[in-house]
Amino acid sequence: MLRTDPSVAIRALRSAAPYIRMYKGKVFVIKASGGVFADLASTRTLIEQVAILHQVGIRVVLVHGGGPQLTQIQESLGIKPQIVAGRRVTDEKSIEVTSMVLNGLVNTQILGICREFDIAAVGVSGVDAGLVRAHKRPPVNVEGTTVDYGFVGDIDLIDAKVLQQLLDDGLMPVVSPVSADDSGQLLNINADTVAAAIGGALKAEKLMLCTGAPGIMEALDDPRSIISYTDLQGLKRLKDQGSLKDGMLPKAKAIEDAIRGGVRRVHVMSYKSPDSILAEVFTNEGTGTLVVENISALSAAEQHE
Ligand SMILES: Nc1ncnc2c1ncn2[C@@H]1O[C@H](COP(=O)(O)OP(=O)(O)O)[C@@H](O)[C@H]1O
Ligand SMILES: CC(=O)N[C@@H](CCC(=O)OP(=O)(O)O)C(=O)O
Repeated sequence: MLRTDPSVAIRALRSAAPYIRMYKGKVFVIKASGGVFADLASTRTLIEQVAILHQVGIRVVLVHGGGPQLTQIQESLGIKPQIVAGRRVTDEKSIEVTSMVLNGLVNTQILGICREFDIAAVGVSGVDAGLVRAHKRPPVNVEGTTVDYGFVGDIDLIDAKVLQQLLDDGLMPVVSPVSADDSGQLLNINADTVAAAIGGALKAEKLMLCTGAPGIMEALDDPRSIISYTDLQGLKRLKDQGSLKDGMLPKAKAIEDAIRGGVRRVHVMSYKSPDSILAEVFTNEGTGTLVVENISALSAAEQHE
């Protein structure tokens, strides 16, 4: 145990108490991108914060990515990774690699760290108990070119029963985005997309997208252009003016789907800044970008939540 000045600890607890009261029993979907798990220190920083949310009674569902790990293993197997508009073209060999890396390596590594922080966590993927029902994406037009994404899925339905049961039993689901169609064909789905759909199905209080970027930026090359607060209209404006590129495109679509699906607040934040999740939840000091449905419809009190 760390030795701290008791009055500091008591003050911190007192200031966190209203937030604990407000969020206890509520669902938070936290999505951590694969970059988090590239090194042990950032993995531990993230899981330690998740453990605190779980232990104060927030119903946490942790959804993980694993894009960088997939790229690395594809390359080591002589497969050339191909990512178009933020989504990986996934051929027959690559869908096997996807399930090995996401359901196997990344999911299990996270469960190992959860043990260290005493979280009773259970690994599931979109395939388990029909959690994510999807179909193979047909060839689509991306900026004037027809792209066949192969074994990439689009979500039809989330059957969140398995998550509800785990949460009711005090367990924390750790979800890999690998999913399947009704015939059992495995499908690769972007982890932000899966997290957003789960958030909508569970009517989550918050969806927190922990990524490498500090938040959503007006101009990617200008770190000062970070947007601290926006809504669906603002997000559309950013997309229309071409500010959103690569991985931010599926993220923006996921944010919109989550909010339209019933998630109240979506945060885009960096996993690189320590304590960012705790600061976002237990203080008024947010670090990244907060997206709501409609800023002008929020009451003054809600704006300070
Ligand atoms: N307007 C923008 N604001 C922030 N990031 C952006 C923006 N446009 C493009 N990006 C890129 O999107 C990346 C996030 O997507 P990605 O790396 O796929 O996320 P993750 O793997 O964390 O899910 C950022 O690191 C950045 O390079
Ligand atoms: C279809 C598609 O693109 N799937 C993603 C799934 C992993 C993911 O989303 O990982 P990050 O969150 O680390 O980016 C992929 O293959 O990279």
